[in-house]
Amino acid sequence: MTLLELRDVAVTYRSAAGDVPAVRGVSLALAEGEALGVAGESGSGKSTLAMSLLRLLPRDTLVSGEILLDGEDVLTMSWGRLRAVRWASASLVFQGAQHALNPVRRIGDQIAEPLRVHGMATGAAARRRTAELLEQVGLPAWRARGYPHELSGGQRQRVMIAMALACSPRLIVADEPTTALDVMIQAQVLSLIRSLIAEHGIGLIMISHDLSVLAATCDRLAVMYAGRVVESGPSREVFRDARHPYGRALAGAFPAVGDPASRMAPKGLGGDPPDPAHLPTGCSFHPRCPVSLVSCASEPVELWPVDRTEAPTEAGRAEGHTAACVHVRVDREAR
Ligand SMILES: Nc1ncnc2c1ncn2[C@@H]1O[C@H](COP(=O)(O)OP(=O)(O)OP(=O)(O)O)[C@@H](O)[C@H]1O
Repeated sequence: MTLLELRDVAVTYRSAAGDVPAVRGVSLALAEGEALGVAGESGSGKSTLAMSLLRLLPRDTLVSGEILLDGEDVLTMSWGRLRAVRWASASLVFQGAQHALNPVRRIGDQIAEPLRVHGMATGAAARRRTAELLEQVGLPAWRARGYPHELSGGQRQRVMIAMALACSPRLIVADEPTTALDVMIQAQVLSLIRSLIAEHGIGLIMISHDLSVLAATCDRLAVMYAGRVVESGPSREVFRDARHPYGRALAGAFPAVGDPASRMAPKGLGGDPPDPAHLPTGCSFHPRCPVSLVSCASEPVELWPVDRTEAPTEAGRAEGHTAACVHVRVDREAR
């Protein structure tokens, strides 16, 4: 069953220097218990998209489209309803989140806070649930009595995951949850996230600039460039057989763990991502694209199914592999 559906979502920041269209026309779907990875360079709009899911953007930001969580539009719900949805239906784990812990409050009290706020448990019941959550994230229950400074970075990030799980949400949005951790701890935390979502049937949206981390953790991937999804599909296909030149470059920038063959893939790109306030015409990627055609500077961009037999309708929400590249379209037409 579909847990989350984004329909044509666009986000524009208002700033003194002018409007910044950070997310443009994003349509995605996530099933219950599914993990979707969102990849892209810095500035591609990943965090903006993550924040829009829980309406955590600055108040004057323009957001359009629909963000349906269990069929209910997050963008139009009342603030009261939104407060109930945050933590209880959907929760967020963000980069460096461990620094968000209060240094002078006991760990157990902080994990129990969302339970208390949402009226789910207090007193002994909250203490029991806190102990259970700590054990689920691989920490002993006695840690509840300790303080954040007694924990390592990886352990603090585990506490944040315990908090995110506290109210048994149906969706977790994790924005670079392991970027601040060293490689070994990163692998442990990723496998913890993966096993917890599988065990509890939670939907996961995980944001990272590292496609290989996402490919190892998520069922499906969406690659963002200049605010748009330019490629999406099953993780293995997107990582090993990307059809958008940007997706290929991103896959090549990170060798797959334990796969020496992937080192043969194209290396990272030259140039910088465009300034969202001054986007190139046509395909935003064309000035950096090694295989661009003259028409790429003017043709409208559309996500095309890579499988030539699949109809192009609702391509952005299709289960299959799609890419917004003229070469995919030309390839389809040549059959
Ligand atoms: N509050 C804001 N006001 C104006 N522009 C903003 C604001 N926040 C982000 N932006 C701009 O929106 C664009 C997308 O930013 P966003 O943080 O979503 O990208 P990202 O892909 O998550 O990057 P990173 O990986 O560096 O976090 C960038 O050009 C950024 O400068």
